Amino acid sequence: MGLSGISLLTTTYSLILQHQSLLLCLRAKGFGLDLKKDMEGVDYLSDERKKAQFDVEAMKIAWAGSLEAFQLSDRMAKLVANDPAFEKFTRPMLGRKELIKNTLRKAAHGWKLIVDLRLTEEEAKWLRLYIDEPAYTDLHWGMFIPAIEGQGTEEQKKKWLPLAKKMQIIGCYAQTELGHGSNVQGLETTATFDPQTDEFIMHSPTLTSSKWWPGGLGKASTHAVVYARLIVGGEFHGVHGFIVQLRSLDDHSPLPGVTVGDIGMKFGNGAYNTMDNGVLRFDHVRIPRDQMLMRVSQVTREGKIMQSDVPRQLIYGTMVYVRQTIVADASKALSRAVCIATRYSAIRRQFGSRNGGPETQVIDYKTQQSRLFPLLASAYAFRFVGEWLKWLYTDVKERLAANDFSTLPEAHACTAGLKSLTTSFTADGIEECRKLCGGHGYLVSSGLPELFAVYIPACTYEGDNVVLLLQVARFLVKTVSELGYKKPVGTTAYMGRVASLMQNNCAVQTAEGWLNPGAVVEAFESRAARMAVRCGQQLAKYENPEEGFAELSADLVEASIAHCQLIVVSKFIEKLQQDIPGKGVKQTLEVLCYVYALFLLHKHQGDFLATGYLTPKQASLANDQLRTLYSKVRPNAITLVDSFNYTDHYLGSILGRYDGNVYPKLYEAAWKDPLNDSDVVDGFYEYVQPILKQKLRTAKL
Ligand SMILES: CCCCCCCC/C=C\C/C=C/C(=O)SCCNC(=O)CCNC(=O)[C@H](O)C(C)(C)COP(=O)(O)OP(=O)(O)OC[C@H]1O[C@@H](n2cnc3c(N)ncnc32)[C@H](O)[C@@H]1OP(=O)(O)O
Ligand SMILES: Cc1cc2nc3c(=O)[nH]c(=O)nc-3n(C[C@H](O)[C@H](O)[C@H](O)COP(=O)(O)OP(=O)(O)OC[C@H]3O[C@@H](n4cnc5c(N)ncnc54)[C@H](O)[C@@H]3O)c2cc1C
Repeated sequence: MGLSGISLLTTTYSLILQHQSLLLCLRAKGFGLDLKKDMEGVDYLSDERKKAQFDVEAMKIAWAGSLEAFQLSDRMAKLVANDPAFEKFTRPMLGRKELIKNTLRKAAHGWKLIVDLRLTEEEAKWLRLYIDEPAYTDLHWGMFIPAIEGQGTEEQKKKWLPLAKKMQIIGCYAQTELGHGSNVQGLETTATFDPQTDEFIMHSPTLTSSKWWPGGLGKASTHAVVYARLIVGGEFHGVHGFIVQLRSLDDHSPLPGVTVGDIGMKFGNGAYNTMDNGVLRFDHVRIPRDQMLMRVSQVTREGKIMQSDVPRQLIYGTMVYVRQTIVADASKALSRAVCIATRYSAIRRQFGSRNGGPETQVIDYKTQQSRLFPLLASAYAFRFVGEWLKWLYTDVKERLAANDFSTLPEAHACTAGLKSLTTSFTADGIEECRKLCGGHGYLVSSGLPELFAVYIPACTYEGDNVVLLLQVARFLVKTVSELGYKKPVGTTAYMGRVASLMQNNCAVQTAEGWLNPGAVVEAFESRAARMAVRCGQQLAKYENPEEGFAELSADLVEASIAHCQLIVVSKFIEKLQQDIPGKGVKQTLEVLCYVYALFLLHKHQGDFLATGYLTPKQASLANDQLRTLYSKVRPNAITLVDSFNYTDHYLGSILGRYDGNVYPKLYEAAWKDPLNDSDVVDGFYEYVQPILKQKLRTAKL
């Protein structure tokens, strides 16, 4: 569609919106309510905002990472929120075809803004984030381009990146197959070198070798980085990436030998169904030899395999990059859900009315606080560990460019483990936020059902969370087994003090004693070290290490979680050692840091007790301190979620509105449902009235 087509659609769309709100007013008046009078301009949360004990504007900057990052993100959020083309409230009601067309329209409009406003890549990334609709562009920019950047030679990058960055081609990342996802080495698609023609023949030999799942593949992509078994001279040489054109650049039809389509509807309405996850089969499709990504291995014109000095694991490098971005995204998704649940918990009142006065705000119930505030603290914890992980990834990338591969295993373990930890917790956290909002949380207009449906596949894509924790376990077991002769570094440096961590026990004697970063870190280090060493000791009893690893895998997963939680706690504490300007900002973050750590300690107290590091009394003191900390969070709760700086558009939730004007807007939204277009429902005369009018022959009923 041309750009004039897009603006016509946009105009039509805003006319529909105006029409809907007119209808709504008339209908509401019909019920004797003047909603317009009630609704506008009042901040129902202003009393809550006055309670803040810290400088909110400074906290916004601490959350964003810097003043520049805050300003950039704020500019992009407002650009999207103020553009009617990005309206999203009808999304859950659209059929699949309309949904996809709507997403293509938004992606086109987004691209027009990027080009017209000459946005930088960073600005464009934030723009796409705030458009808040999974689209083929996520995979094009998030995986296709990074795969070429990470695994292509200089020549290949020179050829393909300009085309991709100008969107003259659209690409996706085609790794997973119908029969193989986690086991990448088990992929069946073949790329056989033909020395006669200097080409690779891409082929799908079985049904299970069909590529299955790649986002953007179904309908949008013209190209893909396809992962396939390299076969040269009849021999298998491991899995590699190949750039393959799938569709004509003229009419978008599949090229000869290519079968491609969408894999069908996924969980939830709207949600991830805006994405065209696809299926792809090759029937002896030929591509030039130079379309194999050759940074790791090269195939020469003569059919020789040449290995460069980069490790073969670099073929998995795109996954390391994306896992790192997924950790940063976890804090965004969790903070969105928490923002909704916190604001609504301050508006919602139940029980406790005295002398006809107002009922109690549900946020004042200790049970509500003990469920909500750890989620709030976790959102901040994930934000800061995400920031650190980005630094770690940038450092690894620079080292790789200089052929230093020493930190790759650590980067792999950290990205895999933290991706797993943060996405599992966030998925559960969003669902908990729905429950914290009671019945109204189940309404699509709360924003929570769609957020949940969009988010949960993060526990699976880019590596199933259990499979990834097992990778961390391998890294830990290796670290433990090498302790006698190799000094552990980075996130496993604490293992270097394993003797004292195994012997020393917790010294905390009072609840206040837990407000000590040293005591907290030592508790998490001791628990993680003891669990890893215990697994190592158990493993040593098996003659066959692989058999032992399989047998003990559930325990190994728990040890990996303990290690990853230690990383998050430590990075939060390290963040607080930096200069954080603004009245009360650092102190408030300290409270959240202790909430995060002591909540985990309370939740996993079985581990801390079983490893013998804590006594039951010390665990109980931690819980006492946690209650005190919740009281400290309470006055700051609303402003802590305001500090995320989310627009109402991005939140997409009536319950989470900035002004707290929940009930009139919920009432208004109900009347927007197409079911309320008429008083008598379609189907009434066919299916309901005959029942009402029936004359039963027997008197039995
Ligand atoms: C800002 C934009 C962001 C946009 C993002 C958009 C998100 C859009 C949403 C969804 C997109 C989703 C995309 C996908 O899902 S793509 C497909 C992802 N697939 C997977 O993640 C598969 C998971 N499986 C694996 O990663 C691996 O196969 C494995 C880790 C399970 C390994 O299996 P195994 O067969 O045992 O291992 P190998 O023999 O192959 O290798 C072992 C060796 O290699 C090390 N290693 C493994 N992975 C990595 C890695 N990524 N980096 C570095 N090193 C790695 C491993 O540690 C072993 O090392 P060794 O012990 O020293 O031998
Ligand atoms: C929304 C979505 C988008 C996606 N986008 C893409 C994309 O763009 N490109 C792409 O290539 N792929 C994509 N994928 C595929 C995704 O990467 C895989 O689904 C994922 O890696 C998990 O693999 P699997 O489906 O084979 O799960 P399986 O490995 O079959 O997992 C099934 C179960 O087996 C367990 N299991 C598996 N192996 C082990 C083991 N060794 N030990 C113990 N338990 C094990 C798992 O924990 C899980 O419980 C996407 C998937 C989804 C859901």
